[in-house]
Amino acid sequence: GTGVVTATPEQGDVEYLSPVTIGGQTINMDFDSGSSDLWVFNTELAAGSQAGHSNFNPETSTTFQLLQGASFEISYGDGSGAAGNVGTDTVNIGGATVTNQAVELATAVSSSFVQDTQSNGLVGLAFSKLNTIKPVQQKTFFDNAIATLPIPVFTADLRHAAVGAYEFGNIDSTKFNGSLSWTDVNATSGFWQFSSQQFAVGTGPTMNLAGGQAIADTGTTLMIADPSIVNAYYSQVQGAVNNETVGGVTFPCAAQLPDLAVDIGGNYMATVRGDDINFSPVDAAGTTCFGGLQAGTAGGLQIYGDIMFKSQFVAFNGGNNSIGMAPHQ
Ligand SMILES: O=C(CN1CCCCC1)Nc1ccc2c(c1)OCO2
Repeated sequence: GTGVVTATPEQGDVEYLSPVTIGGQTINMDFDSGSSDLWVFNTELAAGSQAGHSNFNPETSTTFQLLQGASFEISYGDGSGAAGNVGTDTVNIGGATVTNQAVELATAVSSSFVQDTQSNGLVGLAFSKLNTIKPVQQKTFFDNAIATLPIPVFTADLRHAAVGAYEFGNIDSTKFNGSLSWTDVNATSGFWQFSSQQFAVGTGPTMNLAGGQAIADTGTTLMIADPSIVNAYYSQVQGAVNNETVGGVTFPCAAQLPDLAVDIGGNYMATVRGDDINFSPVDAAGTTCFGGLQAGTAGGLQIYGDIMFKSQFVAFNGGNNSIGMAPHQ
């Protein structure tokens, strides 16, 4: 069957939380198309780390089974991480159900996870080759579910300051304008990766980024792009500065922000709304704002995170490794 769950943004669209039922216990988790581990806050964690969170209790689940000798350890691009033991249980996401899903029980989590009490773990939706479980790597929820889904797809419908949805096994065409533009994905690195070699700032000319590559990453808040794109973009924003103390580009909150169009696999130019690139104030007075578009390393892999998803409905096809995109309805 299919599955559909709400995707509720935290304050400031920092991340999106969706309800996941594990062994009959419903827990709000962060769906991350940039990683491939399903790990959860749980009663094995130190009490100080559990505080404020929903903690899965393997002892009260009648279907949980420990995976003897298995462990996981994951670290993310922002320096956060988690590690612990592994079991299997029945995982139900909005009706889409997997009976023997690897459920990773964190026994250690980094401070940013402890502090974010709205998020109680991650559901990794990248390719299973990135799963960190040892000695035997395990599959993602989507990989396990795909054979039972009417179509081998999940979709992300993330909104600015509004409730959206993740859907498994169905493409809801009422959620986007026109038709989806499909692009082949290169899964070699385990990401939903595609070429992105052109961009345009506002009504300006299309510019080239030879060899540009990007990933579609629902777990990353911002849009991390090549410095050439970031410089071209903020050269059009009065008062934009690279603010070392804050750790990225800031500009006056009153600035008029142009749209940014980025190439998706040579088939489609995805327009990211300028308003969504005004991410958040950095000062109490709300005078200076932090950009939703920030620079990665030159020539590095670009990370199209939630800033892009707020403008684009995205379908992830695991049957033929492709991504479909269209503006939200
Ligand atoms: O770490 C992440 C996403 N991560 C997903 C799991 C929760 C914590 C955040 N994204 C990321 C990826 C690359 C980066 C980066 C951040 O900062 C600099 O480079």
